Amino acid sequence: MTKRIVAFQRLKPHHLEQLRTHFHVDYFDTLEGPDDPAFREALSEAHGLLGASLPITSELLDGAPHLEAISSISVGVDNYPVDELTRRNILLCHTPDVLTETTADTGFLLIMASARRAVELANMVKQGQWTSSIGESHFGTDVHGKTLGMVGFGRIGQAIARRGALGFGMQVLYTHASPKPALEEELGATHCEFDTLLEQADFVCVNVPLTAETTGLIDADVLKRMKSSAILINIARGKVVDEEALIEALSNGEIHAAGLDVFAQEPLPGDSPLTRMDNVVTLPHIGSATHETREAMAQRAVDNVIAALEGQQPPSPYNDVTPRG
Ligand SMILES: NC(=O)C1=CN([C@@H]2O[C@H](COP(=O)(O)OP(=O)(O)OC[C@H]3O[C@@H](n4cnc5c(N)ncnc54)[C@H](O)[C@@H]3O)[C@@H](O)[C@H]2O)C=CC1
Ligand SMILES: O=C(O)C(=O)CO
Repeated sequence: MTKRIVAFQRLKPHHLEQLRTHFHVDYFDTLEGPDDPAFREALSEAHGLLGASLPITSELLDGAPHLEAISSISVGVDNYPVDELTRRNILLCHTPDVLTETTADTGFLLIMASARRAVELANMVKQGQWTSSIGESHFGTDVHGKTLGMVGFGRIGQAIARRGALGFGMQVLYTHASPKPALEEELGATHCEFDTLLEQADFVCVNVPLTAETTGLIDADVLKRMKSSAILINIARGKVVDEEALIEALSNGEIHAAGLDVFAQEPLPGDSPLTRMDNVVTLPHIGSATHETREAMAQRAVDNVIAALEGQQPPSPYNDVTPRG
């Protein structure tokens, strides 16, 4: 029997061609949402589902009784009910590693852009407002030699820290995980309590997955404990930060600035105060969005679903479910 997969978004013709040598493929290039009737119809017969960031509900899974594997074109799996997938014996795969360096580049871009006010000042030039010499009111703050506090010191956090420590002579602090002696040796990084990190960091850089534990982790109290000169960077997920509290802290000078790639609601609504604040750099969730990395992510997702549905161990499984084959 030829297995069937439903694929949506982010795939190129060569990926579809590869998938079609293994499976019957229903591809939805511009899927608006999970309620599309043709998508639901295809899902009712599918063994595999491949795509990026679709909210997966119990109701959707009930309509997919043959589903064996979901292959997400993302490393973050916060939009999947992981425990429920495991209970239903559905293997979830994701795309770690291949996007680490690109996402770390974006994290560092936010550090640089927010410290040096790059977007605000570039806009000033473009709008013809560079009319007098650049004075103190336009100055930014140094990045090199400063203290970088990592909230989340996994793959991406470490890659950002490596850029900071080795490229910019920054002192790296990290919390939560058990101490990592090899990285302390390589980067001169220091393991510390969360409070110490908040008190000392010039840049607080958020790189944790969104979970029940990390939702709202950066709240009003945490923002108050940061230096008033500190800059918050969020390259993880919007809901890790209490956005209302952040807007408040940025407005009343509790913290200096923020560089954000991710938001509680995406796309960020045009009427969000964050769109109007000069001390905030807003990017449209482009952490991994380069040609090379999106290609590598799609390829990893294709390799994952092929292995999973053919009874082999996929390159990047997320939950502990044996491929059925
Ligand atoms: N902006 C973007 O485009 C992208 C965002 N991401 C986000 O970045 C997240 C991290 O990705 P990776 O570094 O590959 O994951 P990872 O699993 O390697 O690292 C996450 C780290 O956070 C730590 N952690 C978990 N809870 C914590 C807490 N309460 N306090 C401090 N540390 C905690 C974990 O122990 C782990 O070391 C993804 O889950 C995803 O949400 C990932 C890729 C692109
Ligand atoms: O992979 C992820 O988790 C992203 O946010 C986008 O690449």
